[in-house]
Amino acid sequence: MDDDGLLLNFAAPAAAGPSRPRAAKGTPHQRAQAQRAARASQSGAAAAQPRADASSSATAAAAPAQRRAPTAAAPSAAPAAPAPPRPRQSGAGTHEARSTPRAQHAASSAQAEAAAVAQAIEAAQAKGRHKPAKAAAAKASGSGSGTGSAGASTAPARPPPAGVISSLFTGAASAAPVKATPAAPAAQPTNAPLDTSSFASIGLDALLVAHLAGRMGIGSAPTSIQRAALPLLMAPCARGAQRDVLIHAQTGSGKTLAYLLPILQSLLPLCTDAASWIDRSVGTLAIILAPTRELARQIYEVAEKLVQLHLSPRQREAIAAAEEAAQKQDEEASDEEETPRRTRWLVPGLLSGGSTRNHEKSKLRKGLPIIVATPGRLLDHLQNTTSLDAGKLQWLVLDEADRLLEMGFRETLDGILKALEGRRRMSKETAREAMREKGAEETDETADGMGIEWWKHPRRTVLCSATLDENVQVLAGSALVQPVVVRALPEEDRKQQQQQARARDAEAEAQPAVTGEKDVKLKAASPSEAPVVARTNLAAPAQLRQHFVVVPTKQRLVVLLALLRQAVSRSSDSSPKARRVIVFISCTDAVDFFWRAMGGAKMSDAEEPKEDGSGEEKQAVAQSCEVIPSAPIFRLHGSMTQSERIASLRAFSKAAPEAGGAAILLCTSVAARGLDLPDVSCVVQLDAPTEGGVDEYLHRVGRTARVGREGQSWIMLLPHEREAATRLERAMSGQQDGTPRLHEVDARQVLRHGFGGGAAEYEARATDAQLAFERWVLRSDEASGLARRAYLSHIRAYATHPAAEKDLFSVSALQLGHLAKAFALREAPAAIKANARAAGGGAGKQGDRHEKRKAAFDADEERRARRKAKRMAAEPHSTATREEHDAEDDDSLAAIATYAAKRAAEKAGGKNKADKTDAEARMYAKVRAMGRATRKGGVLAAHGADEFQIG
Ligand SMILES: Nc1ncnc2c1ncn2[C@@H]1O[C@H](COP(=O)(O)OP(=O)(O)OP(=O)(O)O)[C@@H](O)[C@H]1O
Repeated sequence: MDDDGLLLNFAAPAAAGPSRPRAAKGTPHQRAQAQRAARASQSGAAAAQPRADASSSATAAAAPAQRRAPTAAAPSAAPAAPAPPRPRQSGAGTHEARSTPRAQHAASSAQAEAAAVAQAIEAAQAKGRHKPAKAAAAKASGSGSGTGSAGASTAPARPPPAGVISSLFTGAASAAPVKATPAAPAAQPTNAPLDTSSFASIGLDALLVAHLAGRMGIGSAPTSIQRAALPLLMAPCARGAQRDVLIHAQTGSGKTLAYLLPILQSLLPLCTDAASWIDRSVGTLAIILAPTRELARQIYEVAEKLVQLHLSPRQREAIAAAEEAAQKQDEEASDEEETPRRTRWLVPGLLSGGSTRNHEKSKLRKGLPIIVATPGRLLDHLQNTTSLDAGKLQWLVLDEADRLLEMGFRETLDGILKALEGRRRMSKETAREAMREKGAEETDETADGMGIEWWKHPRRTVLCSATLDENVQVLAGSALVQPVVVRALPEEDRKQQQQQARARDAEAEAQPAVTGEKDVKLKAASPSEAPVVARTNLAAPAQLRQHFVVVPTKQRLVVLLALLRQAVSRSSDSSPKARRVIVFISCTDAVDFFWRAMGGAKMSDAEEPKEDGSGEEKQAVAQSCEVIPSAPIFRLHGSMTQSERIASLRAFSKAAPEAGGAAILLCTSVAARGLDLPDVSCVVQLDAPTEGGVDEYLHRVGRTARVGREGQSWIMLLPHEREAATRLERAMSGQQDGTPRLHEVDARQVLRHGFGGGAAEYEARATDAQLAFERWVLRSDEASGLARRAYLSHIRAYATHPAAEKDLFSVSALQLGHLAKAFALREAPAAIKANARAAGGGAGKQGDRHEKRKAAFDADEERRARRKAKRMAAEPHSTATREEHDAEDDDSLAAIATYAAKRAAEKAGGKNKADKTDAEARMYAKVRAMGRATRKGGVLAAHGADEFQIG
């Protein structure tokens, strides 16, 4: 990592530095909130509900009053020496602060907040809304040294659920510093275009060569995998010969063009005058399947650019120039100029979830010779849309095959393969009938009525993946016939092979038809058998600089901010290109929270702009964050609508076009595969992948360092997850030269680079940033709700790590109190859950579609949790299940154990009470529904399939 030039100007926090006096009487916004809180308090409307918003409103309201009477809640005195970790007692908070100069800033900044919180607690108590913290929460919060609650020293009997303010930089953060390891020398890119080969020399049509270099700006040199795959896929596909291909190459190595170019080249003969009768109605000749809508759209866009082949005068010149440069086929080139190709009919179409079926159907009626689709939507059309004519299909590509399988598309793929076979047989039969009608001598079972031999060659199927697991091999066994596995060569073989290639390229100039590359590692397998391919160790592009940082749980937020400040800083790398950063987060709620909080957190005490209720803030595509200035922040996750996802991705790709500009995308794993976003200079994994292990890690980091470009990646690990870095290293080491690729960087170094200054300064600035986020969370019910949901969903997601990773990623190892701070929450873990439940109904009432969807998701999760609890009772020794379940009810670990024990005891006693209760509940629900129907004059009918035969 470059140490120089990362000391950013932290203008806003500096202005709001340690000695900055805070507003004496509160802002007008706070005063307004105070009045509202007072009115609510008088009316006593919600006295029975433990609502978090009461504390948040009252917090702001109480601040001015508290500042007038500081003794009411401020810590009486900071300890003279660094305080030893002190377990928080149930019902009593402590404000931990060291009397070192650097700790004093945290104390002084936090004092005003502490006063406000203490006042809030009083307000909440006055309303009788307080709910004591559970023992489990106290245990979790007290486990570290940093979490204490403000005001404890002045009000020891006061329970602290509404506000916990703790210092970021106490015991937990002062682990032994990481030994600096010298950065590995920059490695040669492994996915860059080869300087020893050209598209022309490997047999690509001159028109395509010119098009790639001209309109598409790709250049004339293929990447290693393209050089390996193109000749194989462009060679004629004779019956019985090897024809199907499994492409296995690193991320960002140009796999998309490795299959799209051969497809296009094979269709070019149909674009000459000789086949001028062909139009869109010819049917679908190529289908490309991708696992996600985003990836499907991206491939579709590349295909769309590729088919823009029409012979404009400029292109003719380009072709002539390309052919002159290649010094070959002069005669053919001039022939081509006289007979311009027609590619107008080559229309690609996108069929993917999220767009309307009717619109797609109307496109299919017109004809789509090239289809890019997601599997579910394609199968749907194959089954229901008669105008989808795939009988003459020549190409089928399954991109990101491993992901397709991981996402559970196996059955869908089988269905698609069967449907395609059926269509092919039917089409062939129909054509044969037509030929027979024309005359017996013309009968040719491979030609259609126009004499084109669509069925002469079998369909070619291509599987693509950056990782090759056993599932992919099984799929390859059933979907591919006599497959060839094509891999790009590892670095150590490359130089030697390049020399051989030079010699071969020289030969190729004399013989344009390329019939295969000797340096490709091929392994054929017999049909219907999985190709026997040893699972190779995986590798990230060699030029990618990979880092990991072990972060104390409660510093997650500020370390993330520091990393982002550093990543978007102009001085963080010498490239003049725009800097785009992708941050992977484990769940959609957490993405939403960080995205909104980054836009909402304000460093100054200036009055917040009033929300007008129009929801504009929510609908904006980008947020701008005061802590990370001049880098618009976007988000992407599966709960966004399709149009939001497209708008977000487009805006992120187009943001900061000027040199040195920056943009940040917060996303879930939905963006991990295949997405080719321009100029991504850094990938940050705030959370390690919960599924997919090292494969997923590689796909995520593969969003940067593409086609030979530089890039850096960071993964943030909690202290108990440190070993994960060693495992990643081990999994990746096989393809590397033994030098460690994953470098550890001290969290303090990240903070220093991100926030600037010495220890006292960066700690003060990080504290200010943290407080700004906490203030934002307290500002409204909506913000608090977002933070709580993010926190709870994060824990749920954490519990989904596979059993093999549970030794590192166990929910029981999480410091829940500290984790709450990482979500800018000042509530104890038990209170978070209670408050989230209490506020749960609000989301639906607001009519917000996303909130409703998430609420439904949460309800589903709850149901699953209950089922798991039942299973757990049946199998009390299954630790994996127990841990998974822990996450569902993070603040009630003890309660779950009790519940499990109770259920086990019930079962042992032969009284299956809970089951009976469930059945009863279902039956009562049924009776109630029937009663309602009767009252409304509905007709009731019992049928044999019903669970309860209620007369
Ligand atoms: N020969 C080439 N020269 C220069 N750029 C290329 C070349 N081939 C492809 N590219 C560009 O490289 C980028 C990455 O290509 P692509 O998305 O196909 O990679 P990939 O191997 O499929 O990556 P992933 O495994 O992440 O899906 C694209 O922007 C593409 O335009």
